[in-house]
This record gives sequence, structure tokens and C-alpha cells, in this order.
Amino acid sequence: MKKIGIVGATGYTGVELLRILATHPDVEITYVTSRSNAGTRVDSMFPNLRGFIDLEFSDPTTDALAQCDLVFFATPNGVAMKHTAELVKAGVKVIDLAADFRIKDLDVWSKWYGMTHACPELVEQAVYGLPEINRERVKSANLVANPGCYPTSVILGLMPLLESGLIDLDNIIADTKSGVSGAGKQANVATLFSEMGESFKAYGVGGHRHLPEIAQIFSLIADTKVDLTFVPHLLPIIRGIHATIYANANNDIDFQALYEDRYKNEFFVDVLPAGSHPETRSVKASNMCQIAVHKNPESSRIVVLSVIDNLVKGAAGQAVQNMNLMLGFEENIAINKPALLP
Ligand SMILES: NC(=O)C1=CN([C@@H]2O[C@H](COP(=O)(O)OP(=O)(O)OC[C@H]3O[C@@H](n4cnc5c(N)ncnc54)[C@H](OP(=O)(O)O)[C@@H]3O)[C@@H](O)[C@H]2O)C=CC1
Ligand SMILES: CC(=O)N[C@@H](CCC(=O)OP(=O)(O)O)C(=O)O
Repeated sequence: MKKIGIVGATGYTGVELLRILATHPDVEITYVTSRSNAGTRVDSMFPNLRGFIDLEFSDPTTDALAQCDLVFFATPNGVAMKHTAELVKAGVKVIDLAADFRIKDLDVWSKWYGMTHACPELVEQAVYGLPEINRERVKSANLVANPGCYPTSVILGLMPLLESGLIDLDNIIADTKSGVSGAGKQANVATLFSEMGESFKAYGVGGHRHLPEIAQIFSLIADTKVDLTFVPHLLPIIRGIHATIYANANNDIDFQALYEDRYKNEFFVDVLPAGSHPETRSVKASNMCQIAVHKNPESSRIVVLSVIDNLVKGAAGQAVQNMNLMLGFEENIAINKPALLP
């Protein structure tokens, strides 16, 4: 059994890691942290985990984390970068669910995250943990930067078109909507039920930190700069991201076949039949990304619809997918589950 530590195990993504890993047959969660709940039993705070996790939350210390085989950081941006160098040196594998290691250009990172990087030497060697593009690199990685939730939905949604070179690169639009759990568990007036329920709004139109993350991957795939308009919206639901992506085709082929072929060997990307309209509820609590591609033969416009659960394929589920690859397990262990309805 591999020993697993989770830093930030009381947050939304941390507790989702606990839920998923509780039934993983090849790992044992040995150390879970929360500074504000140190000494509290996991199952007294999260009764859904009674009988599954027999641990107390601890204050995070690097010494205790160094006893693990793999550590997840489910913490705010800027936390993992302070511990990772020591852990990697001690032979511990690290997966950061935040953005400390996602962006290779440190000036760009500092501009969007408002910090100076504490561990710049490890940024280059960190592998961007989207297995659908980096599977082999993830397998041998010591440090994985788990992708952002919006980037996961948008990159998987557009990747077949970018790889094929069949779209114009100067007018792509990603119109994305997220459930409120994407904002995390900390108190915030804007995410109160009475503030965001029965309402719908865009935010970050002038700039959102996921834009440089998506742009970095798009440029790598297309091998040139890609001009993307990215507009996130806050949906009055708890879980789920729906991305509607618009691009102009410069050629007419069978786009449905292109998508089906690109993802035919991908366990966690499901290309729906032509004409489908994926729903966030069809991927709730599952690690699946469901995609539908729409192309009217009268128009050059392609519309791709992509849905994920922000806490699963957008965070904890994808992190476990990466963990499975890094530790040499079957990629879909513990995350091979259908969605929860209704
Ligand atoms: N929510 C989502 O849908 C997604 C989130 N992410 C990213 O994952 C990370 C976690 O997100 P989420 O679970 O929503 O966050 P939450 O705010 O819900 O939880 C944060 C957790 O981190 C702990 N924490 C906070 N500050 C520190 C610190 N300085 N040192 C150690 N532990 C700390 C908190 O516990 P305590 O303060 O008690 O120590 C808590 O357990 C973030 O970087 C987020 O951007 C990525 C994709 C999707
Ligand atoms: C609805 C909502 O507020 N979503 C968050 C993004 C989710 C997230 O946690 O960002 P990372 O994936 O980069 O860690 C936001 O827009 O800031």
C-alpha cells in the first residue's frame, strides 16, 4: 500500500480526494492536514467518511509529509511551492491541485498570481497533468501540476481541432460556466446562496488567471500563438462546468469522426452522438468529460460543448488519475464510476 498525504483536506477538493481515495485498493491515506481543524477527527467533521477514514487532521509539517509516498496539495495558490522542493528531494511524489507549477513563464505566473515564485527551479520539470496530452510524462513525473477546472474543460473540448490544424487560430471563443464550488469553501459574500442563487453573471471578462494557462497549452499544441477569448460565468449550481467553444473551420471534414477517433482510447473523455447536448448533471461526481461537436454545413462555425464536474475531472478525480499513473496503477482505479443522478 502506498502512503498518501493530503494538505488542505478540509476544502472542497481535499474532501473530494478523501471520498475518492477512501475506496482505492492500493493506497492508504496516512496524513491529512487542516490548520484550523488540527486534532479533529475526519469522520466527525465529514460523517460521510465514517467507517472509511480513521484519522485526525494535523497541522502540516514537511517532516510528516516526507513520510508519505505521494502528497496532494489541495491548498490555495502559493502554498505547495513552499514545501515541494524538500519533499521531492526526500523522494516524495507531489501533485499540486493549485496553480503553482502550471505556468512555465515565471513573469506571466507572477503577473496573474501576484506573488514571486518560491521554487522557480522546479517549474520547468513539473508535468502539466492532463493525461490526455501528457500521459507518458505523467507516468515518470515526481511533480505534477494538476490543471485548472476551466482549462480542463476547454482544452479537452478544443484539442482535436487544434491538433488537426483545421481551425483559424485568431478567433476562438470559450464561453464557460461554473458551479459555485469552484470558488472553494472559504466564506465569501459573492458566493452566498442568497447572493448567487436565482441569478447568473459573467466575471473576469477583462482577464482571468485561467486564460494564460489555456493559452500556454493551446500554443504548445498548435505550435504558434492562439488568440482566445475566454469568458467565465458563475452558475447557481454547486458542481459542474459547461464550456461552449466556438471556432471557425478552414476545411470541411467529418468533425464528429475526428473527435471520436481522437478520443477512442480515452477512458475519461466521452464523445456523445452527433447533435447531443451534454448536461453537467450527467458528469456530476464522475471523472468523465462529455463532449458534443456541432457543425452546420451552411456555416464555417464549429460549436463544441464540453462538460465536467469541476471537483472531479476538474480537480480531485484528475489528480487521482495522475496519481494512478505516477504510482504505476491502472489509470481508472477508484474513479471508474458513473455520475450521480438527479
Ligand atoms: N474548487 C474547485 O473546483 C477547484 C479548485 N482548484 C484549486 O485547488 C485548490 C484547493 O481548492 P478548494 O478545495 O476549492 O479550496 P478550499 O478553500 O475549499 O480549501 C482550502 C484548504 O487548504 C487549507 N489551507 C488554506 N491555506 C493553507 C495554508 N497556507 N497552508 C496549508 N493549508 C492551507 C484549508 O484548511 P486550513 O485553512 O484549516 O489549513 C483547506 O483545507 C485551490 O488552489 C484551487 O484553486 C482547482 C480546480 C478546481
Ligand atoms: C466559480 C469560481 O470562482 N471558479 C474559480 C476557478 C476555479 C479554481 O479553483 O481555480 P484553479 O483551478 O486555478 O485552482 C475562479 O474563477 O476563480
